[in-house]
Amino acid sequence: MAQAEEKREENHVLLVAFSSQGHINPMLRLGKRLAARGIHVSLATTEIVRHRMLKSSGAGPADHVTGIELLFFSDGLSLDYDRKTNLDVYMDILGKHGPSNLSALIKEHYTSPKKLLCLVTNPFVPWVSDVAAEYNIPCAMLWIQPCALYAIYYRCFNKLSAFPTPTDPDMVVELPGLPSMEKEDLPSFVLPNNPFGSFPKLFSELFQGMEKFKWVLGNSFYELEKHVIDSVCELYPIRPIGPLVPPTLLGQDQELEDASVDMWKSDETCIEWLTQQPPSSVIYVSFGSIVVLPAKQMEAIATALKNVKRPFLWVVKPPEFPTPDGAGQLPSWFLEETKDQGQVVRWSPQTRVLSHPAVACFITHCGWNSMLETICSGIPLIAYPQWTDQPTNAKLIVDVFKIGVRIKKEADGNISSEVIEKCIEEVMVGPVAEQLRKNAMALKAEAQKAVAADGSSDENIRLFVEEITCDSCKKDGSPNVGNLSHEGQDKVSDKGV
Ligand SMILES: O=c1ccn([C@@H]2O[C@H](COP(=O)(O)OP(=O)(O)O)[C@@H](O)[C@H]2O)c(=O)[nH]1
Ligand SMILES: O=C(O)c1ccc(O[C@@H]2O[C@H](CO)[C@@H](O)[C@H](O)[C@H]2O)cc1
Repeated sequence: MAQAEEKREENHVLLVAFSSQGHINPMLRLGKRLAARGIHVSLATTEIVRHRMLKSSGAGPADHVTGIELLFFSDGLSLDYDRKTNLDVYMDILGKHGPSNLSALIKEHYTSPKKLLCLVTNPFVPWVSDVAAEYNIPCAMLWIQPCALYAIYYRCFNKLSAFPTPTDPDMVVELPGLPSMEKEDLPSFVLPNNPFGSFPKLFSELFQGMEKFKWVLGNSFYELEKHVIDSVCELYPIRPIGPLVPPTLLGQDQELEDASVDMWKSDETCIEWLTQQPPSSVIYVSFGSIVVLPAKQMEAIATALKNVKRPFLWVVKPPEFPTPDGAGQLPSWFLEETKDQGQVVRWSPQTRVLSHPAVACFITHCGWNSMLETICSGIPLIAYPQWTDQPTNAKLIVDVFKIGVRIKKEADGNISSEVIEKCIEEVMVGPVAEQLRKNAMALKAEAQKAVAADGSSDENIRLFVEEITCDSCKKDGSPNVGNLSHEGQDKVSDKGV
């Protein structure tokens, strides 16, 4: 065996991620925390990521990110296939081809795969646990949404609680550790009108077969979600190890390099523009990497931004596959009429934007990465959720974390510019704004504590590393060591948080 291969197999963990930026980056940051404790880490994802990275950088894609080796396998589709529009087909083909292609990658790169300490996967590629079993490697899952979503899906897909049905679509859901949830607060994948059949299927298989995962780690922190985290302890525990955001947002050493990839090129000019704006004055607007808003909703946001007459920075990411109905595009009048008021970019350096002193609040689709980045920046949010976990994340923002307000839709599903204007004013000035800012700053401090040495998340990482490297655990081929997670959780709870 070549020396390099020997090294790769020594104390090595392989992370496997779905192709989205918001799924890969938390995995890489977990990898970095494992590496800091002496583990060698690689991350495998699909070829489309290499293709996007290549387009974004203009140079060859990196084969390492701060010491983490990147490996790629095919998802079974050509690079120019429209995965977004055909999400069900994509998930289906990925589920069929992913396992054998990942298995071949492992065979190619690891002469003795059994020596791998662990495979870590995330929820959209749950079949990784079957590949792990094929090689007799323990498997962990990094849950990349709030622990609340983990609890909701676990109960829903194991039929432990009542959820809306076609005959009772408006029922209110009551779950331990969570506020009462109406249909607009629930993840879209549990609703009877969810158009993406692949996700309920994927989550049913995942949540009914959780024993395939020896550990479930969560990109959250105990202090943020303690009630719901405690509520799943008896079901299938989740250990929060986050927030997995850049070190600069966590008050950590400014020299520490972030482990992340960029699939789109950031427009850095917006940072210079922000620097010219007064402190806490700018409304930042972004809907993440996937959401494309209908033309009517773009118009409502544009009108509201113009009317409030405050500086704004709006990320308008051109749709990968544009449609003639104008979805995702700015109204024709907007740039000219607001040229002295704000900036529009195609993709921003978001974490630098959120922590910039000029930024006052964030109008967001409530993707979990965006929410964690905002929490760590200590600013309030205006929630405008669209699908998947986002409606529940919005509910958490308003009713549990109490760091923002929500743009309510009209009965026809549209939003009015007046409602957006009202939300903006509410988070910018007055007693509500003041309280939201206070709450946001307090959560920021809690997040920093959780990841600092001996904080709750740091302790959970330490336990995870101890367990994947301990010889008796390695020999224990039994599925899920649930009580280890309980122990981990108890230690955290004992801190009296
Ligand atoms: O202009 C942008 C918009 C988003 N992001 C990053 O893209 C990720 C989006 O993940 P999220 O979970 O919020 O939403 P998704 O895009 O997966 O829906 C976050 O880390 C953002 O910081 C960015 O860098 N620039
Ligand atoms: O590529 C896709 O089709 C895709 C990418 C990302 C998706 O989920 C996003 O993940 C975030 C972290 O789990 C989540 O918080 C966000 O709301 C989602 O948009 C889904 C599909």
